[in-house]
Amino acid sequence: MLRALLGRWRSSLRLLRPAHVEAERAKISVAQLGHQYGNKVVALQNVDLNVRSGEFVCLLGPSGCGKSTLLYALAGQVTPTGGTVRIDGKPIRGPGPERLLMFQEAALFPWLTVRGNITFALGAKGVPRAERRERADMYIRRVHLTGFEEALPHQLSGGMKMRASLARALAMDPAVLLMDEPFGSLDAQTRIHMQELLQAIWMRTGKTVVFVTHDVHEALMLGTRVVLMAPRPGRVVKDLEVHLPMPRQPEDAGLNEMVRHLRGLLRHVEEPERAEATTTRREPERTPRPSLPTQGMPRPAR
Ligand SMILES: Nc1ncnc2c1ncn2[C@@H]1O[C@H](COP(=O)(O)OP(=O)(O)OP(=O)(O)O)[C@@H](O)[C@H]1O
Repeated sequence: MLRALLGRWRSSLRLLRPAHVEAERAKISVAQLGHQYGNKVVALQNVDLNVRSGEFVCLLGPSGCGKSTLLYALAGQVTPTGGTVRIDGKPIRGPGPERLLMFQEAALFPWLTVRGNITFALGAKGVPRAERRERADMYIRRVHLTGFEEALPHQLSGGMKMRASLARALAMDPAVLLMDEPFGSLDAQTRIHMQELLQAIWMRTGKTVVFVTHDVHEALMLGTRVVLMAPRPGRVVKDLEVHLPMPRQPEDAGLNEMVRHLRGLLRHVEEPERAEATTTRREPERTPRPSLPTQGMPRPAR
């Protein structure tokens, strides 16, 4: 009884915790971030975002809303023209080993085998030679590529290349994985398989992930949070916690209800005027509860 009361008291304290304390606890904290490119395009304006350790945050929004610019600022590959980006409280001044950026292209060395690509990266990271092979094979198993250790990239399908690239990224064991539409070039079926695989890996490792996507369904399949962005200037318009239980399946009813709701929000972001006109003509839609109870949501292993 006393323990339950204490627990409730602590969680109400968490609700009262001021924003600056949240920022201190965050793995990544972005404050008042702005970025203007040389051609005067304002890619980001006043972006605030805290990413806690172990979260899977999806950045969602139409083309040109600054998702990639924000991700590259987290990676330290874009130096923002305003505001701050910190990781574990320290300002980000460039790329670092605790953050790994993955792109749509698998970016494997074509002359190295799957295992060779991974052991090469481990070597560059300073992992002793004796450990590299075992570690590479462990991650090859995790992405279900056993039997393809000696295959060259041109002998693999697009999905297999992406799995090899994911194995390499995981073997590097970064604290934060930054992913820029990694499944964007895959066919629909392979994309679903990759989402299921990434979800299973995330549940097992509890990695902090920031994942850029255009695709509402993908964001809700994977994310514990979805951050919706809008263009001109690039900014955050909605920050949504997703409490759907995991593992999620593409056809889950709760997931698809949220997909419909979020697609409506995205339409407003893409074409505010047209979406406004359609909404005023139609009967108001019942807004589904955007978040479901947290029971059944597994805590990632730390
Ligand atoms: N190197 C650059 N130089 C000038 N403008 C740029 C540069 N990179 C991006 N931009 C502009 O900044 C804005 C945000 O681009 P960004 O690529 O971050 O958006 P995005 O949401 O990731 O888009 P997409 O989903 O199409 O990749 C766009 O208007 C884009 O044209």
